Amino acid sequence: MKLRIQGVGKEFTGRDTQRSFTALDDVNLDVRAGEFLTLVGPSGCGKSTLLDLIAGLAAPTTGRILLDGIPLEGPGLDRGIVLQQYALFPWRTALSNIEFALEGRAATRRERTDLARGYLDLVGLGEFGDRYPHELPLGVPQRVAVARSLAADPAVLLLDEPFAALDAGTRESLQEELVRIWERTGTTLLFTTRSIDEAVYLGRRVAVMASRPGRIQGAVEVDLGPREGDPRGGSRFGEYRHEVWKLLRSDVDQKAPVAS
Ligand SMILES: Nc1ncnc2c1ncn2[C@@H]1O[C@H](COP(=O)(O)OP(=O)(O)OP(=O)(O)O)[C@@H](O)[C@H]1O
Repeated sequence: MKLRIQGVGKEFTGRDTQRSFTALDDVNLDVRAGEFLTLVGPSGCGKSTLLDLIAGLAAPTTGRILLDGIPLEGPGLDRGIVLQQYALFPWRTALSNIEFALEGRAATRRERTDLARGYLDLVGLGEFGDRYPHELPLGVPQRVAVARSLAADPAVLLLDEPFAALDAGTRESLQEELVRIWERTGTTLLFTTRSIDEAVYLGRRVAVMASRPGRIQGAVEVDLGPREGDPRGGSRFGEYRHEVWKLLRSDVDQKAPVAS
């Protein structure tokens, strides 16, 4: 077992009102070693809050999060995070952005450069090493950000809606690239999204979140078989899509006012 989220709740207190708001309530979720898990839910259901807690950027109000059985206390290099605002250093080239992540891992500059080149190749960007972030084509900075996070060799990589701002075509090609990277590295990935299609295409398991308060509504195991051709138009994809949709929908139905 790699990551265990156990009875996690998070309350925020309003600065002026002093009223508290329950962003997460009794979240229980296990992420297996080497698993690609997607977390899908509507805007505001608490996906980012949960990832912040796993990253150690905030502490849960109740419950605990364990990595290989050890309770987490604060941030650590064992967890990497890629955000929608992937934040590459603009004054560093793509290669040098990745080298930065290797400063704690590789002793000499030469070693860092060699390793960084390896990670650029891993995400298929060998030829972009000398370019600065503003010179990179659409979708490429996100791949550099993924390479940079992988370079720190985290046990778990957290990806918080990293492709949400992209157009559909670029987004699909990045999804395909991310599946290839995961197949090559076997890194444990936890990816949040609001898109059912993205969740089903990427995840080998899809956890569905409900909102107010944020909680896990259920999970769907996804097996799309060998990835020859694009599974997105196939009937199995449609069935998984429908299962996830039903779980999302069940939350909406529970909240719908009952006609008297
Ligand atoms: N620091 C904070 N203080 C108060 N409320 C917060 C804070 N951070 C988040 N929230 C609230 O907690 C809820 C969950 O927010 P969160 O950003 O985790 O949702 P999300 O599922 O990631 O949404 P989106 O998909 O739009 O990014 C929201 O209602 C949000 O307003």
